[in-house]
Amino acid sequence: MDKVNVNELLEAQAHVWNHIFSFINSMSLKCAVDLGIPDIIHSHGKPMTVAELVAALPTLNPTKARYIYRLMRILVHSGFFAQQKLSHGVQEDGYVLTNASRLLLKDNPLSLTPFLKFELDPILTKPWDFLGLWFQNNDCTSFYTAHGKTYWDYADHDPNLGNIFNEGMASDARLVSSVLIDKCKGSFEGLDSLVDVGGGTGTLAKAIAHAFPHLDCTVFDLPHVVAGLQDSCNLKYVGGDMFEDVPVADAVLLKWILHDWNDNECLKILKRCKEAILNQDKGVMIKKKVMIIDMVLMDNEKVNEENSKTFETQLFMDMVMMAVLTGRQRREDEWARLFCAAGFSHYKIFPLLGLRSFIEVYP
Ligand SMILES: C[S@@+](CC[C@H](N)C(=O)[O-])C[C@H]1O[C@@H](n2cnc3c(N)ncnc32)[C@H](O)[C@@H]1O
Ligand SMILES: COc1ccc(-c2oc3cc(O)cc(O)c3c(=O)c2O)cc1
Repeated sequence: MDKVNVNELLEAQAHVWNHIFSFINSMSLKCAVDLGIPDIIHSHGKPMTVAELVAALPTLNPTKARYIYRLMRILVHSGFFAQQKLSHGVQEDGYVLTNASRLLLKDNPLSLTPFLKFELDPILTKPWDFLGLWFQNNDCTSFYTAHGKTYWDYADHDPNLGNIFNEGMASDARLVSSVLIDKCKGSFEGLDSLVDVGGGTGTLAKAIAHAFPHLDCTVFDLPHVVAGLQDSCNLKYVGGDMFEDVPVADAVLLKWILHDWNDNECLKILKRCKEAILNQDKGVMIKKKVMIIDMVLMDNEKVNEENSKTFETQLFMDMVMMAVLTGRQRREDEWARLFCAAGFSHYKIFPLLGLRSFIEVYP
């Protein structure tokens, strides 16, 4: 074998090895979060030596103290911690947080820890073991093959899973709400009522209701999700099934809903939403609409070195939607086909924030 071929072979081997082992990145991160490492380093307030970290880990078995630096080494490599000199003239390094691990702190309102705990819980990792089998059977999702019930039925009967999921969603809603209210203020003008379909525990609707006190906001979700949640001035909770009926309003909001469902299911939801806005008898003064916050999948040919990481995240999420739910991520042409099939006349897409787009769809 000539030299070029050997190099190519080694590169290909490294590529395969790294993919075989890439779950170790996720699981090492989960381990650090389970041990509370990001919060401990944060509370320390200055670079923390490995000895200080070991001493501060409340549940660490002493026989495992000598392994902590190895866990930290891979997490430094993957960008979750960095090492800094303790002080001028001192040789030893201490661990500090990075922007990524700051997003895992318990008290960060935008914390991704609930989402991490949810996705890496054995209930959510088991379906990946069954993906090959799912391709060979007739089940709706690999989650079903693994657990014998759909994700929504499972969450209905496992309040703990439902709670971590809702916490993860609420954290994303906190991030989105300020940007949405600031950048898309005009979209809410002229509306008297709005229903957030699949609005979870109401984080986004609460922020909208607060920013637009004249707007009557309804959070509509499955009965067990909204059970016991308290209405306030211009915000109320309604339990129900969006495939059956959606409360009437001038506008319907769908945030991270349609990517959970296949095209037929989305058509049913969109038709119920169209009925809800058309049944609101308001004359022609206001622009009735469905407002969607979801992902618009990049076209393959637009992927370049700069955006390839974002494209990879989109593909990961598309795979989650396939394995856990019946949904998918959609390119613009796929969204357009769906809106047209549901009887809408036109739409506008506004890039909102990172992976999220804001889409207005008009009857
Ligand atoms: C991915 S979450 C999105 C939550 C929220 N919109 C957000 O972005 O934070 C999907 C939501 O749809 C709700 N849902 C699922 N099936 C539903 C149904 N048939 N009718 C109403 N809501 C439903 C779930 O309970 C969940 O709160
Ligand atoms: C920020 O982008 C996202 C928002 C929501 C979701 C998401 O993820 C999951 C993951 C699951 O394992 C099960 C689920 O039901 C969902 C969702 O419903 C959902 O919207 C992903 C990325």
